[in-house]
Amino acid sequence: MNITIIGAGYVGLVVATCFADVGNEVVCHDLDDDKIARLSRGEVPIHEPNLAPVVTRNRLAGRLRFTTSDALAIGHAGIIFLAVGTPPEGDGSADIDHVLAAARSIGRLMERPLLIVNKSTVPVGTADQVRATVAAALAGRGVDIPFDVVSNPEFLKEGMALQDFMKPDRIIVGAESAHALGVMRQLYAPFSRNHEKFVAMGTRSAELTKYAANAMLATRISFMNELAHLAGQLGADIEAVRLGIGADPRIGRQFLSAGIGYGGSCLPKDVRALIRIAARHGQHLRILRATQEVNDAQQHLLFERLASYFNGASALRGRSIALWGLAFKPDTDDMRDAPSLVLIRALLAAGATVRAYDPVASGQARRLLVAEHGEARCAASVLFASSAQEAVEQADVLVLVTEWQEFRSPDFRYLASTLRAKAVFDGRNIYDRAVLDAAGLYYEGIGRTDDRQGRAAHP
Ligand SMILES: NC(=O)C1=CN([C@@H]2O[C@H](COP(=O)(O)OP(=O)(O)OC[C@H]3O[C@@H](n4cnc5c(N)ncnc54)[C@H](O)[C@@H]3O)[C@@H](O)[C@H]2O)C=CC1
Ligand SMILES: O=C(O)[C@H]1O[C@H](OP(=O)(O)OP(=O)(O)OC[C@H]2O[C@@H](n3ccc(=O)[nH]c3=O)[C@H](O)[C@@H]2O)[C@H](O)[C@@H](O)[C@@H]1O
Repeated sequence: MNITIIGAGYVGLVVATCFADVGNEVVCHDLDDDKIARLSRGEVPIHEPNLAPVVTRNRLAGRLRFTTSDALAIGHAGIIFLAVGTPPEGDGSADIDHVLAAARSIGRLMERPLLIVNKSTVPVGTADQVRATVAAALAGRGVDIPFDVVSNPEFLKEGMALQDFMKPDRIIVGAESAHALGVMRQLYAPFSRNHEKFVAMGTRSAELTKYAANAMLATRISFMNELAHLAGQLGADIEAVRLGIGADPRIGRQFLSAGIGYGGSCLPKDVRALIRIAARHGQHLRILRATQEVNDAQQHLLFERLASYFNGASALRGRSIALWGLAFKPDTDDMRDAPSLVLIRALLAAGATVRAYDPVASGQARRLLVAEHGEARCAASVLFASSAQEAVEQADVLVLVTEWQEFRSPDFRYLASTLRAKAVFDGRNIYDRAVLDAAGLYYEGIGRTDDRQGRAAHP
């Protein structure tokens, strides 16, 4: 089939690549000249494991093309996916301007019947708005070309995007016509044997399903983070509790890890957007508000722990804090809503300096911090180290922020000999207190046994 994807970001590029890889003729369109130029000459502008070779394979086979031309993109296909950003507005509502702008372009330029598939995460009712926008543009031209609008939210995770798309748990398709459903079934057949993953529903249900899924994931994390505080105080270990409850298939093992709060471009934004959607309909989503409140507090936890360790935030002035990991999770360079930024901002405000290392996200982090604090302040306060080892040299303590694989088994004796205060704060519970004790390191995790009882202030 001929497919166009509008938006070549974390979702659009993966969707375009995977559809091309099963034999479709795909054009991927973006407004960003630089992004399209890089993609066209064979560079992949994001860090996503295993993506680059599949992009290359399909680009060289001629099945995957990149363009900034609306006319080429819209003229190419009978099926057009919208995979543009839906960032939060000031009050947390999802901004659908990019979605509607793309819909207007389609209405202005389409010359034949089309299936318009919305993959962006959008408020309930957006499919209707897309339909009205395209219809208005067609009416403005005085033409009447049939088209359908389908809602097909995406559930891939960054860092696992290719695998998630190629082997999905479910394919949610909201459609109001049997014809549209039939085309979508055919399109997704390579990813779903006997269509067993295919779940058909109305467009509004599909739109709400996307928010419900992310809201549920966020709620599980906040539940565990809140319980972690209690576990730490009671002398229990949240890691044991996680294993204990995760063994119950009704609960399941995934998304139960306590940590420094959920971040990224979607969970925080989608929780806020769903709260706003409900508020506009007079509903106060109590559970989701609590989820968000717990998460906001959790993102400040490591700073509070550091302040308490050094006997007060004011004692952080002049301290050097090493951070391992900046991205909101491993295997991505995405820094959107990364909890590391909350910690760095607080440390800089307290007068500490930061020595940070991330295997791939340092460039993105530097851009964001320079934009916030200015080049000079950033250069004076944040060192972007080129290795994990360089980050800990001359640092007082180490904070593990993102659980990249390369941080899992460091030389603890080296850390003990290098860190001036000989302390490790583990924001992801990947280390074993006994091992660090034996190496002569002070350890704090999140909700681990003795996090409270054993807590010491820096001598
Ligand atoms: N990042 C993720 O893991 C997931 C994101 N989503 C949702 O998918 C949507 C896209 O997210 P990302 O790919 O992360 O965003 P992104 O910001 O990485 O990419 C969006 C792209 O759309 C382009 N764009 C904006 N307006 C355009 C227009 N009118 N025409 C052509 N291109 C245009 C931008 O230049 C950008 O390259 C969002 O609604 C998001 O909530 C859903 C599932 C997973
Ligand atoms: O809508 C989206 O964009 C996507 O949002 C999330 O995917 P993603 O943001 O890539 O990352 P996750 O793996 O969900 O992690 C989100 C955050 O939660 C944190 N997390 C995750 C799991 C856990 O047990 N504990 C925990 O703190 C991670 O560290 C990270 O900061 C969802 O998992 C995807 O299904 C969804 O498609």
